[in-house]
Amino acid sequence: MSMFEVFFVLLKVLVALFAFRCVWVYSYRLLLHPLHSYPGPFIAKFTDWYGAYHAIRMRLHIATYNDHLKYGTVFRQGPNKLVFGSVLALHDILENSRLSKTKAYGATQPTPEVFNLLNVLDKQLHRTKRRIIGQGLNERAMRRFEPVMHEQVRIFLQQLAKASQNKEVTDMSQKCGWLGLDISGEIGFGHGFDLQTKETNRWMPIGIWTSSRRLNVYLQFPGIRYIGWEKLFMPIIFPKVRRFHRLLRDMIRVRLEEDLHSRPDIFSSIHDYKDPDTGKSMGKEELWSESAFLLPAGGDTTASLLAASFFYLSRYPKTYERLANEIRETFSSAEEINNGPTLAGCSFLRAFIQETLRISPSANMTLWRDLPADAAVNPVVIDGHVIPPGTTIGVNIYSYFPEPNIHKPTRWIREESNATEDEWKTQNEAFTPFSLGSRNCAGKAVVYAEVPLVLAKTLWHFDFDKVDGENEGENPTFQMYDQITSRHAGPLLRFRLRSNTGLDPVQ
Ligand code: HEM
Repeated sequence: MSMFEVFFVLLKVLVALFAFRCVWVYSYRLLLHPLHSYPGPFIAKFTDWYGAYHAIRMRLHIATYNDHLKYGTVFRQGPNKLVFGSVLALHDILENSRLSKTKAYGATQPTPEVFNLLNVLDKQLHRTKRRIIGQGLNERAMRRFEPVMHEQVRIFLQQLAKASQNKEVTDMSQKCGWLGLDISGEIGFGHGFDLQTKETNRWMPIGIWTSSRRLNVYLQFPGIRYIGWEKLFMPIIFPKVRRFHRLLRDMIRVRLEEDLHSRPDIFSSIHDYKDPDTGKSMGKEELWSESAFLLPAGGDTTASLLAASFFYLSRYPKTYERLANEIRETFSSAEEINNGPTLAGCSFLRAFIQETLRISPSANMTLWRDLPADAAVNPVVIDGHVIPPGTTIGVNIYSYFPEPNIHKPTRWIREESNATEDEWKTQNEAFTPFSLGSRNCAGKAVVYAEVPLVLAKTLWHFDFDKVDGENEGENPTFQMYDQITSRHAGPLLRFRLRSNTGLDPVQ
């Protein structure tokens, strides 16, 4: 036999072995796997490509919602994955201390030894990180950040005033995105990125969005990351992601050269941290990784909530009128609108924000959890289902709501909602946009410091109308595209400065 013939025979054997393995694995997944009797999309029984494909299209949350309608409250979304969609499951999964975030989060680590608060799996390390970073994000910290937040909001309003004077149309996704990242930069690193005022860094949102989208795909199918294709193609496919990563490295270098305690930012608290066992501080890679997570976690999410809020205000005239009246009757000047009991007491504003978070949540993804090592002897039960060891379970936050596609803030006002006691209890248990349990959102105080302030001040100074969305139908919804955080567009609005509100467009 010639060398060529030997090679050909070997190739045939390899192909036959591979085909045999595929038939064996796929038949097992279809017929014998412990999850085989659960319903679900046919392709998802064989491969995690189902989730990855929809994540690439940023529509996994929509596919999941539709699959729940088709297959019921629990279905198989990958060979080893079950998704639940009930209120009971929300609590059974997210508040269950025996479960941990899925190992798939490891695919979002920059290098194997470096963890950030999103992807750390070790419970002790998570508690430590959460304590350090949490200090910089709690309500007390927000009081320290109030002046910088006010300054960024002032710039935001000033620009709306200019747009109103020039009768320009404003894209609120873009505008709120710049505001969100500038505030996030201030809280994280002690200075914003000047996105609101300068062109220089305006490529950043795309860099961040692409980075989040890519990580979301890896979360659904970690194997894609581990084949190592990025090393080859990253510079070509993701130039703005690389640019964003470089910008973070530069920011960290510059911040390390400054007096660390000159600003009360999160960076200084993270940097001061020393491991109680080893006495070591966080290395540059770890600082980089925390920053790469915190900037989008802080900036993108609040921006999505703000853009969605402007959408619903511009589409639901009664809601607009009631919220505008509440703000304009509660306060007697723009200066009075500050974070404090009066703003917190604006009950319709609170209900409006809650309803916006319900219908268009800023983080849409299924939160995947792995079972504990002893699941075979001490089974995990979710909403009455005994979960086979080795299963990854997730829960979708669109679990329960009557008339889910109508934006109705009054459903959150007890006297005005028509809910019975039981329905009221269930809807409150179903409202989990910030997740639950030990891995719930660490940034709620930031959201409730920033979003009510921006909405109240904007409604104090302006009236506005939509200029897009001609054929949206009776109850339009603001479309979010899932990429761990959310991508979105618009609404396009035209602002009118109200008279004597104390804002000068030519300042
Ligand atoms: C409307 C705004 C926001 C929403 C809806 C939201 C939602 C969430 C959700 C669902 C999680 C859980 C993610 C997971 O389990 O993988 C999370 C985690 C987290 N969020 Fe937020 N978030 C928002 C704003 C913020 C802000 C402004 C910050 C501040 C920087 C922040 C910081 C964090 C952190 C640090 C975690 C990780 C917590 C942990 O694992 O201990 N978030 N958020």
